[in-house]
Amino acid sequence: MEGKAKEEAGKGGVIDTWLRKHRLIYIGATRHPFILAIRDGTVNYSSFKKWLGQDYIFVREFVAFAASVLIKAWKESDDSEGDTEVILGGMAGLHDEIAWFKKEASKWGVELSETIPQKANQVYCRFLESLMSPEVDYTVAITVFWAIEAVYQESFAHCLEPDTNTPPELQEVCQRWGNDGFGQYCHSLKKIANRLLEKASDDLIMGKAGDDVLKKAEVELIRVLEHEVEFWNMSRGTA
Ligand SMILES: Cc1ncc(CO)c(N)n1
Repeated sequence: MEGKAKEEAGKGGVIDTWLRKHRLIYIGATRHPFILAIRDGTVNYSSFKKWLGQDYIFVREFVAFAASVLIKAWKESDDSEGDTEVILGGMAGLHDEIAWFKKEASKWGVELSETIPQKANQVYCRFLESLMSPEVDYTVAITVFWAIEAVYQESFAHCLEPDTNTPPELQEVCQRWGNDGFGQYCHSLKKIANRLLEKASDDLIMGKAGDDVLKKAEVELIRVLEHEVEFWNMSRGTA
């Protein structure tokens, strides 16, 4: 595949190199037993309802994180690439998502106002808050942003493949993140992140880099995957 075609497909970039290098934790985050249980129709509904309540809390936090990435994109001199429009599109999606959570929660009898954030959720939200700081480089923030969205896209798209036994009442949940439009949005985020990671890599080689943005982006990407695994574990926990 030629360079340009590879770039368009989101292949051959820094991120795909990292996903190969860290494939075990990536598989752990995107093929979690909770997701596999939805896919084979054996998911325990109390686990699902726990996930629903906890994810609503997470998404409220994620809105603030998305806003912090938007500000970083706006400050970035060459926004000629239209990064802010992609991020703004994602925020519009989060607006719909919150309305969807409220509707879905009432369908399942989950009282969102009484839902308490569990430990793994608190820890993940604190991690997000740490990355909202202006000191955190835009390249690191957008890589984290992509990873968070991509884990859900990969996970729920897996439940929509042919020959799955995803229960009809869970199809809508899987469609929410597993649909092609969301997949395209994740691809746009990945292209932005790869563009900036390539630039950070060039800066490092040219000795122009201050702190090692590339290494920090890789470390934070792995942390996202670890938090996602803990988040899925929490939904299955009896705690
Ligand atoms: C925990 C978690 N990760 C990622 C997403 C995708 O936005 C979400 N809704 N919740």
